[in-house]
Amino acid sequence: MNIQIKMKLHLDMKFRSVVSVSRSLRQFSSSGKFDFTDLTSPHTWYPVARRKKHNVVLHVGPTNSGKTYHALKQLESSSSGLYCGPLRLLAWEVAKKLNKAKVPCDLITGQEREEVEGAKHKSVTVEMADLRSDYQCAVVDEIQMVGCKTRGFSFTRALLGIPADELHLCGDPAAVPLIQQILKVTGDSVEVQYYDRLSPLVPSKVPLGSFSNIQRGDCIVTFSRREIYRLKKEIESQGKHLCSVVYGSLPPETRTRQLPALSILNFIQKSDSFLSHCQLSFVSLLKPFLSFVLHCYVSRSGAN
Ligand SMILES: Nc1ncnc2c1ncn2[C@@H]1O[C@H](COP(=O)(O)OP(=O)(O)OP(=O)(O)O)[C@@H](O)[C@H]1O
Repeated sequence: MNIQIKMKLHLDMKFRSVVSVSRSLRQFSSSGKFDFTDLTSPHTWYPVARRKKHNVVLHVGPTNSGKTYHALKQLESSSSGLYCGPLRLLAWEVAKKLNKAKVPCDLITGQEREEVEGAKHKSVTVEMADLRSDYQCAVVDEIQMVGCKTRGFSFTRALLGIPADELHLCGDPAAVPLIQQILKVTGDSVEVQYYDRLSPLVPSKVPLGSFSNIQRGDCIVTFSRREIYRLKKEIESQGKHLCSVVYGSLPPETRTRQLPALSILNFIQKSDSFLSHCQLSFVSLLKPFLSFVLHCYVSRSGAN
């Protein structure tokens, strides 16, 4: 085939797909025509999702109040489902949890694609959400990130575009009015469930003073990788504790090998006695921003 014919065929196919998209979207346009330059009605960009009304449940409350736990229970009991999280680590954790519960689940992130035979569930980073498949249940975690300047569009896309019968959104209560406003035009039913913290945050009455006062199980947060390793060295040089470290760019597998650190993150969520020791217990508030934050766990028994 000569190059001109090839080019014509290519353009023809492109044009046809534009026309077919335009036709399928036109029915949702207020003016009856579809105008590609009109960006005022983003819900119309997702005709597959608009074909059905969704039951949207907003799980909102402070961190560690069990919002995601309840949403994931629904996901686990559904015949097909999608979890969308802001972090690779979260997607990885959910895929692992579902597979462990004998619910086959694929893991799809920007870096990896792990397909499990027979899987009808997917755990993805939000940018990787597949909007063409139907799901019985979908969970979008940290939905307040619709307001994020750099990644907000992916959360809006998930919010408006996932064709799920049940859509569970987990996040901060401050996002409720915005989500309700965005969903007003879709005709979806929106239910808001409020949660309370499972364990109180108790600020320490006295400052730490010095790193020599660190106790087993304490968690230190700092804001650069260099500082993480400087602190680790400083603490370990005192000979009382070994540290394990966790930070955003460590692969999930490596973080798991730093298991004491990960278990301390869970421990923070569950134990009051730990919180009374924890000088910087607000670490759990920073969970969505792991890529910027260090969690350093200090333990006498420590990691290897
Ligand atoms: N009813 C429950 N039974 C057992 N474990 C629970 C229950 N609710 C929550 N948890 C556990 O408590 C921890 C915190 O729960 P979860 O992650 O759902 O909180 P969250 O409110 O979504 O927090 P974040 O805002 O940080 O995402 C998790 O380890 C979860 O498994």
